[in-house]
Amino acid sequence: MTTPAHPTPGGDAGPGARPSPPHDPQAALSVRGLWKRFGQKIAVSGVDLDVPTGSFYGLVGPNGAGKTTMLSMATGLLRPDFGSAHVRGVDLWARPDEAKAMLGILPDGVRLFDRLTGRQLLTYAGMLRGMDKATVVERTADLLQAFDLTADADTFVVDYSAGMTKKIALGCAMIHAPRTLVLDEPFEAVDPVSAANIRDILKGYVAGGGTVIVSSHVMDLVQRMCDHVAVMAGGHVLAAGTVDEVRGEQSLEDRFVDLVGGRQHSEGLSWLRGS
Ligand SMILES: Nc1ncnc2c1ncn2[C@@H]1O[C@H](COP(=O)(O)OP(=O)(O)OP(=O)(O)O)[C@@H](O)[C@H]1O
Repeated sequence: MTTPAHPTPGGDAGPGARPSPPHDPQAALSVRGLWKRFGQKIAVSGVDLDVPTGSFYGLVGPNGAGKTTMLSMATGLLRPDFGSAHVRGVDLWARPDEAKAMLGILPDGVRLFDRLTGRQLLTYAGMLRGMDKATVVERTADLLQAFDLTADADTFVVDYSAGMTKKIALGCAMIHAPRTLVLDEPFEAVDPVSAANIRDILKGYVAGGGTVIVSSHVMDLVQRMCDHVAVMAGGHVLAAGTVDEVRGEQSLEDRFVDLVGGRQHSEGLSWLRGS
């Protein structure tokens, strides 16, 4: 098999896949035929997904489902082997500056410039986005306050806890007031009070017309917070739609287990019970 150096624009899918429908130009994010292989491992296998503008969209799936890989390709952090991503009708890989200006991204596990203080990091993020200094200063103060980091504004990020680091990274994703936020595990390691604050901030953002895409393992949170959800496993999207459409009469967690399958039985750990 030959793999093109660049994904073919227009929604081409990977080997053997059926053709995808055209991108939805109204969608906040529209991906077609996304496909990525690492060595022998096919991490994402022909994903089509439309995230409606103004939705609070949850992406769920077991460990290794391909969520981070898919979101990375959809936001310009990782080049797909095949497929394409459009942000409000703008082809991300053909017009990356234009598309990325509309996105705020909280990547999973990407290192920050942690020898900067929280205030410096937010300032840096704002300057990178080409914002004027007065606006950066004002928004930096607002974000530090919103995330309860004002007292630690002048502490190096390397000395932040995991939850504080998550919050400052989230602030960096928001400082340019993007129209769509793509957040990979935003609540991981965040304490319950901070998580509630973040939820309120995100809900307000959606109420004001923004779109949020979050990946999470916490079904209950997704069911309460999101209006749309996609379930991924094995590099595929198994179900996608409104939360009510996907879960039907069940809880989202039960539906998830039904779709993904594979509750593991623990008989194999008999040595542990006998210890
Ligand atoms: N850079 C890489 N090199 C090799 N394999 C990778 C790489 N990134 C991801 N994978 C593999 O691709 C698959 C999908 O990984 P991915 O991180 O996208 O899953 P995920 O759904 O985000 O998982 P989790 O919920 O555990 O974060 C996994 O099998 C993973 O081992």
